[in-house]
Amino acid sequence: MTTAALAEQHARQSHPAPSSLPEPGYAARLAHVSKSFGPQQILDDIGLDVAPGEFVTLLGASGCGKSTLLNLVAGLDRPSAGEIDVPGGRPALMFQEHALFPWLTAGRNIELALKLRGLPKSERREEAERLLGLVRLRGAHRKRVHELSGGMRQRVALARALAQDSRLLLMDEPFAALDAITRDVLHEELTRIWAETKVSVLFVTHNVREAVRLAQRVVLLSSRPGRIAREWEVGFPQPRRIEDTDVAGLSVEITEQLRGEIRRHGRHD
Ligand SMILES: Nc1ncnc2c1ncn2[C@@H]1O[C@H](COP(=O)(O)OP(=O)(O)OP(=O)(O)O)[C@@H](O)[C@H]1O
Repeated sequence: MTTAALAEQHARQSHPAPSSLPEPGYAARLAHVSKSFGPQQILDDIGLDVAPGEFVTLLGASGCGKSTLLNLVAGLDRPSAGEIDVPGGRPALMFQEHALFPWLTAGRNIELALKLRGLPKSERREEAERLLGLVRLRGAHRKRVHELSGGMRQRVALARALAQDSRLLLMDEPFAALDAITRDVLHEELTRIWAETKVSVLFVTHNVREAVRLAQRVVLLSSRPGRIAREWEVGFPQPRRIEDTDVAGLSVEITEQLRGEIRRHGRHD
């Protein structure tokens, strides 16, 4: 299935049943989650809460199971053991590939997500314009995907994810394919949008500086199997810059730990 089709299927399934139960104190909870593919154990005994409105980055070496973990939280796959609870219903998803439908305009891509959410037709255009404004693309409603730069496509993809109105946003290396300057700008935008919308974010990356630049909490996964190796609370005020001294200092510390994990994993092979 293409990423676009996967995103659509996911959006179709993403509407929580209304509930009168009291809100739990987390946007996502993973308890003793393990995942194997055949004989290969990828994730082992993961315990993680994402608090409502929290921004968590999940960091780890290539192949350690970050995307696997995100897919489990998204409900695209099931854990081999353990429990995952996402009380606000299916989360919104954003990938490295924009997953926009190329035959639709930017605005129509967003309106489709609004339609799948159940928003009446009469309200979709205005809401799509509002979301385009939120990602600073006001006026791009009629643009086709091929007319947009990589950074603009990711802005539209972000607007489309926000159109689902989910309480949890899952992001899998959404800026990895962008040049450093565009990425920097999108970091700023994402930080602003997160503060404005109060959405909870679980953001996967293998870029340590990006993890520290964005997050309130950085969670480091070990490799083979992926376990939570360590966590850091990042207390520096936002907006941060990737070149800030405190961001750089903590990044050095985390990189050291990540290198240790990679060395340890190498010895086990
Ligand atoms: N559906 C699948 N079937 C079999 N193996 C899989 C499947 N999905 C992932 N894997 C394996 O699980 C391991 C973890 O993959 P995953 O994509 O989660 O890692 P990652 O940390 O996101 O890597 P990267 O940073 O390179 O994207 C890899 O060895 C991968 O080959």
